[in-house]
Amino acid sequence: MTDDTGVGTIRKVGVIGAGQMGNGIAHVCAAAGFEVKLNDISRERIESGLATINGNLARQVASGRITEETRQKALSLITVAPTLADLGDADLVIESAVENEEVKRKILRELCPLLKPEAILATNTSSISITRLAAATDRPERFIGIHFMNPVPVMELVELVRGIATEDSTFETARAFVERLGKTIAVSEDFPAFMVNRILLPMINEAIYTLYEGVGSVEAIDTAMRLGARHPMGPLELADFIGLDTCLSIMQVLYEGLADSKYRPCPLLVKYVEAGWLGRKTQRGFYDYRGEKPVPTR
Ligand SMILES: CC(=O)CC(=O)SCCNC(=O)CCNC(=O)[C@H](O)C(C)(C)COP(=O)(O)OP(=O)(O)OC[C@H]1O[C@@H](n2cnc3c(N)ncnc32)[C@H](O)[C@@H]1OP(=O)(O)O
Ligand SMILES: NC(=O)C1=CN([C@@H]2O[C@H](COP(=O)(O)OP(=O)(O)OC[C@H]3O[C@@H](n4cnc5c(N)ncnc54)[C@H](OP(=O)(O)O)[C@@H]3O)[C@@H](O)[C@H]2O)C=CC1
Repeated sequence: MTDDTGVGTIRKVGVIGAGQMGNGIAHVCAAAGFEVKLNDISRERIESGLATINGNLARQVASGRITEETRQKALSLITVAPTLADLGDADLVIESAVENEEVKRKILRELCPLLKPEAILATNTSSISITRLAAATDRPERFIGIHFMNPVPVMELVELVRGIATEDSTFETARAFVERLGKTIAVSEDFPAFMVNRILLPMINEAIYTLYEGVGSVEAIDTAMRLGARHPMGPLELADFIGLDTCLSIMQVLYEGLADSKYRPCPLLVKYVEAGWLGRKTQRGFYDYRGEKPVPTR
């Protein structure tokens, strides 16, 4: 893809992690005409991500947002990349594996020697320091936070976060790339959880404290915020949607990074994660999704 919009150097995009965010990122990149290579720790995970992309592209066709031709073209642009070495010819790699700093650092360390020297590396982390992750790479000047929102094909916003060493040219290429995806950019400084999650996650954590202290039931809290504050989803429903493991990781980054007790993760959130009740992705969280309709678990 060559043009004068600044994104001309990017044709091939590698995506690491085929979970809910990784498959959404692959979806929007392919729909915008980029070649995409999708990686995860197992072929099954990648296949499952591809099946989700297929379903989400089909619903966009059904609602008239894209044409059948765009759907087919997008699908043909996505290939399976079972190993990190398969991402070696990518111009941009977006890491979107689990929200765990050790896992991300390990991926970045292993990936760097396999990449072209000029390739740009980005992370979709929700909260972890871009500067710290950049330090695990051989290219802090070509490292940047490109933080998509969930569900990626629907949400308009992307936060762009520079690390201390990120070069202007990296930032400008990332900006042009995100604009090519049709998203709106909000630029955030590199502080714990950036802007959206700095504001959103304490609200979700407070909703969990509200449940923990018996102020209201799961249904009452969600109804209160849906109808009382016009949020599209109640905070507990949204927590299940994001993933309770991800919510807990973000709260821990805020708590440790800002050293303020107001960010203390609610013990009930910790308990749900310890139980493996991670929300929609495991079919159980503040709601049980195994039946026809979600049923509150408290
Ligand atoms: C944790 C982080 O690091 C940052 C974050 O992302 S925080 C989370 C941010 N996200 C939110 O806050 C989401 C809040 N929820 C919402 O906005 C809405 O509930 C929602 C967009 C998810 C669903 O909207 P809804 O009106 O209840 O449902 P629905 O009518 O089924 O969907 C609306 C549209 O989105 C599409 N859609 C919904 N989920 C989708 C998905 N996963 N993939 C693709 N398309 C999807 C639907 O097809 C539908 O499209 P059309 O308008 O073209 O028909
Ligand atoms: N959920 C959300 O609403 C949002 C999340 N984010 C961020 O996006 C990232 C991904 O989150 P999300 O998609 O929700 O998480 P998911 O749990 O849905 O997906 C993460 C995927 O990464 C895989 N994975 C784990 N380790 C590796 C590895 N070493 N190499 C390759 N893949 C690996 C996981 O496999 P397995 O399951 O087998 O471990 C899983 O398939 C996180 O950094 C998160 O903070 C950003 C915006 C919103």
